Amino acid sequence: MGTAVEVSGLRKQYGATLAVADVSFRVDEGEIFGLLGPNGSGKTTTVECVQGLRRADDGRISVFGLDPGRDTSRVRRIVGTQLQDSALPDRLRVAEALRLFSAISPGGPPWRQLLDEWGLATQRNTAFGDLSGGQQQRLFVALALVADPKLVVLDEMTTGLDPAARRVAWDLVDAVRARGTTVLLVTHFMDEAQRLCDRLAVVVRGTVIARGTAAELISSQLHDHVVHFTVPPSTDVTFLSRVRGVSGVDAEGGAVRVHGSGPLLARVAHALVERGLEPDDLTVETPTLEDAYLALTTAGTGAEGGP
Ligand SMILES: Nc1ncnc2c1ncn2[C@@H]1O[C@H](COP(=O)(O)OP(=O)(O)OP(=O)(O)O)[C@@H](O)[C@H]1O
Repeated sequence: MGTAVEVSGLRKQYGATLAVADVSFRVDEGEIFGLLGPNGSGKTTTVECVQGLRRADDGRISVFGLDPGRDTSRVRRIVGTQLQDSALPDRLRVAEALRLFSAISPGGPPWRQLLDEWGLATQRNTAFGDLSGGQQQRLFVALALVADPKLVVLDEMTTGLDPAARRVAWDLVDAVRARGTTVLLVTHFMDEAQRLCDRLAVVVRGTVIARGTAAELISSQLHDHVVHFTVPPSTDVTFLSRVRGVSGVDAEGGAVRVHGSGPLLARVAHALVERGLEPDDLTVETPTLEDAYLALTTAGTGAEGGP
C-alpha cells in the first residue's frame, strides 16, 4: 500500500496568527483519514495546503509524490475538493452544475449517477440558491467526485445534514473508498470519525497531539470501563473491590457502578454469580472516541482557560 499524502512539519501563518504550527501525518493510499480538533485549530488550513489552495510557510507536503506548492495544477487534477459555501452562482441549477463540472474534468462517473447517488435527482432543476443547506452540501460532495479523483478532501461534509442524510453520506464515502479513492476528512462529529475513519489525527492549536485508530486513541486515554447493575438495596457488594482489575465500587441504594480495566464485565459477572447474585441489567459502558477526544483536547487547557 503506497502513501497518498505525507505532511511533515507544516507551518502556516496569517499575519500574526499562527494557524498551523507543526502538523505532520501520513495518509495511506485507499484509507479514510480524519482530522479532528477544536474550532480554529488549523484543520482547514492544513487541508487547503494539501490541495494546493494555500501555500505553506514551511514544511513538506507530498500528494501522490507531487508537491502541491509547485505542481499545483497536477495536484488539483487528482484531488477532489469540496467547495465551500457560496462557491456557486445562485441561479445555477443542480444538473447544470454537475454537467458543467464533469465537462471541465471528464473521466469520472456519469454525472447523472452522482445526481441519483447523492439524492439530488428531484432537485435536478432547482437553482443552487434555492437548495436547503443540506442539499447544497450534498451537491458540493457530488461535485468533488465528478473527476474521479485519487484523493478527495471532505471538510465538514455532513454539517447541516439531517440524521438520515448523514448516514447516506457515510455509506457513500465508504463506496468512494471501495472504488479505491483515498479520503481525507475534516470533521467535528465523533460518531462520524469513529464510524468512517481508519486512522485519525487530533489537531490542537496547530499541532498534532495524537494520532492512530479510534481504538488506539481511546485506549491511550481511557483505561477504565464501568460495569453497572442494580441489586436489592443494602446488598453487600464490597467483595467486588477484590475482583481483579477493579479500581473502585460505588453503590447508591441498589445502583452499583464498578470501575476498572481488563475483561471487567466477565470478571464482575463471575463474582456476582458466585455470590448468588444475578442482576438482569448487567451492562458495561465502554469509552467512546468522544470521551477520548475530550480527555485529549481539554488536558492542560484548564489553567489557561482557552479553547
Ligand atoms: N484567510 C485567513 N486569514 C486570516 N486568518 C485565518 C484565515 N483562515 C483561517 N484563519 C485563522 O487561522 C486559524 C486556523 O483556522 P482554520 O480554519 O484552519 O481552523 P479549523 O481547525 O479548520 O477551524 P474550524 O473547526 O472552526 O473550521 C484560526 O485562528 C483562523 O481564525
